[in-house]
Amino acid sequence: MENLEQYLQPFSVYFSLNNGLSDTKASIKRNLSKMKGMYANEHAYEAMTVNGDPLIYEFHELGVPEKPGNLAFGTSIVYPGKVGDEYYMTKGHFHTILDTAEVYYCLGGKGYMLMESPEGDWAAEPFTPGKAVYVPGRYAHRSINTGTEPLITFYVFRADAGHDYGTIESKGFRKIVIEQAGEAAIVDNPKWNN
Ligand SMILES: O=P(O)(O)OC[C@H]1O[C@H](O)[C@H](O)[C@@H](O)[C@@H]1O
Ligand SMILES: [Fe+2]
Repeated sequence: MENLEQYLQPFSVYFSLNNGLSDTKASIKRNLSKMKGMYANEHAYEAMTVNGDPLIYEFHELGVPEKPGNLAFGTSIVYPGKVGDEYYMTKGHFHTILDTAEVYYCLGGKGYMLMESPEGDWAAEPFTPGKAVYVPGRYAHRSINTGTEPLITFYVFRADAGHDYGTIESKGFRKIVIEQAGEAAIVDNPKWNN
């Protein structure tokens, strides 16, 4: 699917229901080293990097041209694990065109879609297989795997929405999701500052 012209024609893509992966195009991979400063427990982060660079998540982006009438879609796979007590998660982002929404449909695993608006409204919608989560425009969003299997979601958003990572990289989300007494708990992010 290298020829962009092809995206102007009807087409179909295979995504595995077992592992979320597609053989159409290589996935984009984010290992732990790509997430410096994003986990609350920096000692745990540094200790983990000494032993290697685990794959935290990967996702398929097809390269549909970034035009307002187009839709970008693909799968995202967040692997199970924790940095300290904090579950593996995506970096998370606002859309550059802030008021553009996104839909995620959970194909496997369990976790949360953590969302927050610039005004400080936030929500954590649970992901379980079969659940579709609507991320409204204006909300930053991050997928978090609280289970023991890969968290697999299928996403669709306006192709020209863009990714704005800056705010999340510098401030984080107001909330983090950690394991507490064997359960997932949504707590205040100790590193968050306004
Ligand atoms: O961009 P991140 O926060 O690292 O998340 C990784 C990816 O997750 C989902 O699949 C989104 O729909 C993608 O647009 C996003 O790039
Ligand atoms: Fe997004």
